[in-house]
Amino acid sequence: MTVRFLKSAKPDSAQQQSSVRDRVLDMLHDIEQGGEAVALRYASELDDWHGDVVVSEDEIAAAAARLDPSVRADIEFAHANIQKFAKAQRATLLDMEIEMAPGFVAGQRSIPVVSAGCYAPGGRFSHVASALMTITTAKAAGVEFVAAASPPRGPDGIADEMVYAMHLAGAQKILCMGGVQAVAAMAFGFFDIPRADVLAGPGNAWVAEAKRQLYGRVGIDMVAGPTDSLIVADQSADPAVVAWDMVGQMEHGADSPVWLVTDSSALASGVLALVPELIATLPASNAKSATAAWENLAEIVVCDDREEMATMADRYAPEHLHVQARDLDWWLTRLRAYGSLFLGAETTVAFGDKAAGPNHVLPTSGAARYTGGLSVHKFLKTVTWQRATGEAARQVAEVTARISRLEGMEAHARTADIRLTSR
Ligand SMILES: NC(=O)c1ccc[n+]([C@@H]2O[C@H](COP(=O)([O-])OP(=O)(O)OC[C@H]3O[C@@H](n4cnc5c(N)ncnc54)[C@H](O)[C@@H]3O)[C@@H](O)[C@H]2O)c1
Ligand SMILES: [Zn+2]
Repeated sequence: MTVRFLKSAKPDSAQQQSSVRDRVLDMLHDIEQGGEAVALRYASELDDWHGDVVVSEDEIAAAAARLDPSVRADIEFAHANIQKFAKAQRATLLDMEIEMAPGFVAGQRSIPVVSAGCYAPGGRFSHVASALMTITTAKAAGVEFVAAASPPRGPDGIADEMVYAMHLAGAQKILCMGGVQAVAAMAFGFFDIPRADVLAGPGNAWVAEAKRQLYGRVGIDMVAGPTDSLIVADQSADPAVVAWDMVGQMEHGADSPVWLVTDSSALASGVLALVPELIATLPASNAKSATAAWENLAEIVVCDDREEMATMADRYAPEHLHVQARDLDWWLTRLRAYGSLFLGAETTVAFGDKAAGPNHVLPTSGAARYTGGLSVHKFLKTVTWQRATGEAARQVAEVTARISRLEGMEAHARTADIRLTSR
């Protein structure tokens, strides 16, 4: 390949996180030993929160009443789309059973976990869409009990729109608590919520690390790093649209890489010139993160042809992959590594982030090589069963006894033997 980097990420710009690992280890240990009181202590120290942790029914109703009806309608629109997609996904999972031999039936079922804990980040932004993505999907999977948590946004606690979204999506308990303490509270079953079987939802480095460390004791959706995006664009793409789409996703944070892969030098240089101009029009704090992401992490790669572009895209395995090029069907068939794919210039990653329907909790940092994003599957267990009778059972018993003895497992062999002799 003869790819050319018109712009490259600065080396070693990835952050070192070993201090986060140690800090989270200590915090989880403290919280597990000390229980709710220690979780509350961290909430007060880290988030200056001294009020009630469980959001009451009255507060939920009051939050909804305070919201502008148009805000409620938008949240309902997004929720309906996410639910529609998740329910369709659930419907593709059919239980199966197969006759292995006459009299021997085996099968497979999908069983939802009993309880889930859904985290919605709320530090820098109030991620209403994240609450909808996780809770709605857990509910569509059939999870009986869903708890939700998000940090206080100030002295009034969780933002009204977040409380509304969590309640609408089906959370049975809402915790005004953030970070490691919230993840731990759901995993350990504090504040009268059942222990979570699965923890889901994005969050900052402490949240992600807490989930990673709890994995095994509980299931998790995935270990999520900072969000990333890649745009594949050919000469048919509009440089201004591509530049805005890059800026849009760099707004997430200084650690959010955005990449452009193109076979058009004109498009590449157009975008290179435009991005700083567009960033300059943003509110100051959004501009600050986007500038840092642009200067340290963004890359622009120029390739010879579309096959080379597709190979590069697969290599990055981005969380979000947006194609603004001709022949979208070719791209849909060809591309192999992404969390979610956005086809054509009329769609954009932000649609998926907020309101379109497919889930926005997606694999980051190249994890799209081996996994997709959050789906009903993460809240379901694929389990199997078998029922042997008659001649089929005898046949399996004979082979089982022989393989067991081959392995030196005499007691296993006897369990097969008694089924041969008792009839
Ligand atoms: N991949 C996705 O789908 C997706 C979507 C939305 C957001 N996100 C990510 O979510 C994250 C949001 O982060 P955020 O910080 O704004 O909100 P957050 O809710 O994830 O974290 C806030 C919490 O961090 C804890 N915290 C802060 N400083 C700490 C410290 N020094 N030690 C221990 N705990 C500490 C506090 O308890 C606080 O409640 C971003 O990284 C963003 O990229 C990802
Ligand atoms: Zn985004």
